[in-house]
Amino acid sequence: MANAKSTNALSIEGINKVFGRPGKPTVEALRNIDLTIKEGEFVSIVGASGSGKSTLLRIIDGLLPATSGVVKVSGAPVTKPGSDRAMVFQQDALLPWKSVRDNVAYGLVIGGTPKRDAHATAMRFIEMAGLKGFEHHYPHQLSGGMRQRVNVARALAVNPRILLLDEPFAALDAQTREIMQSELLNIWQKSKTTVLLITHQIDEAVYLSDRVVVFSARPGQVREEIPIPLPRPRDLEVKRHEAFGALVDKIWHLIEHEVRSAVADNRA
Ligand SMILES: Nc1ncnc2c1ncn2[C@@H]1O[C@H](COP(=O)(O)OP(=O)(O)OP(=O)(O)O)[C@@H](O)[C@H]1O
Repeated sequence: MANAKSTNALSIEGINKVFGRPGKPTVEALRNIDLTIKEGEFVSIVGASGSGKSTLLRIIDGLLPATSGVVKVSGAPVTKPGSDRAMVFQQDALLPWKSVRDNVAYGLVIGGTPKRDAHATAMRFIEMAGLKGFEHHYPHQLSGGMRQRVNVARALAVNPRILLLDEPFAALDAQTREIMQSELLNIWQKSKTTVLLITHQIDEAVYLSDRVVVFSARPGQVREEIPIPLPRPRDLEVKRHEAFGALVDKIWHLIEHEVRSAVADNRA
């Protein structure tokens, strides 16, 4: 029997995805994706627009079936969404009529946790996300960055095995995004959750990750996996180090050609 410690948190085995639409040509979005993520690891995927990154995340979350291949969470095949995975999107998905505390507690309450316990857990994650004092505020009273912090706290409160982040900071201004990156690292270090992040920002991927997976242009394939050996804990200062710049350059050179052709395709 496999030792629980040696089981990967996430294992993506031979995933292919072809979209078929009646009367239209099929779109091959993903080809033969093999990827494993260890318990507690932080991995990012970067790649040109349209290379299938969001499609892969939706397959992992169980929102979309793969054409072939299998996704396993802690060794168990994924067939539908489940509480072992939590997803955070670019746009926050908060309920506007509920307070910060009730938004963070929501997943627990609908999962059957008694309200008192759910609120206590929510408060722990609100504090972890640096939102203490805002628990009784409503989403419209918060900045975009704070709403995304609530979103991350809400995703973590249900204690998922894997946190899936689909460009969570893309809608934020550059300065807020940087602050959010360092806050996400703090939260991750405390929660020890396994994270898979999709981003267009190479510096974001390098700053946050243990490993960056570079996708080819469509159909998305794993072009290369780049380990990020920068020491932890990392503060934003690390972005000014030579080793950081060298990693960003290396990844950019791997995808430059594909990003340029994706831009040209979109213009055509
Ligand atoms: N439901 C669908 N039906 C048909 N084609 C789809 C569908 N969803 C995605 N696609 C196509 O699959 C390809 C991959 O899309 P996807 O959104 O996964 O790429 P992405 O790498 O996340 O792009 P971006 O970085 O721009 O968000 C694209 O060509 C897209 O048009």
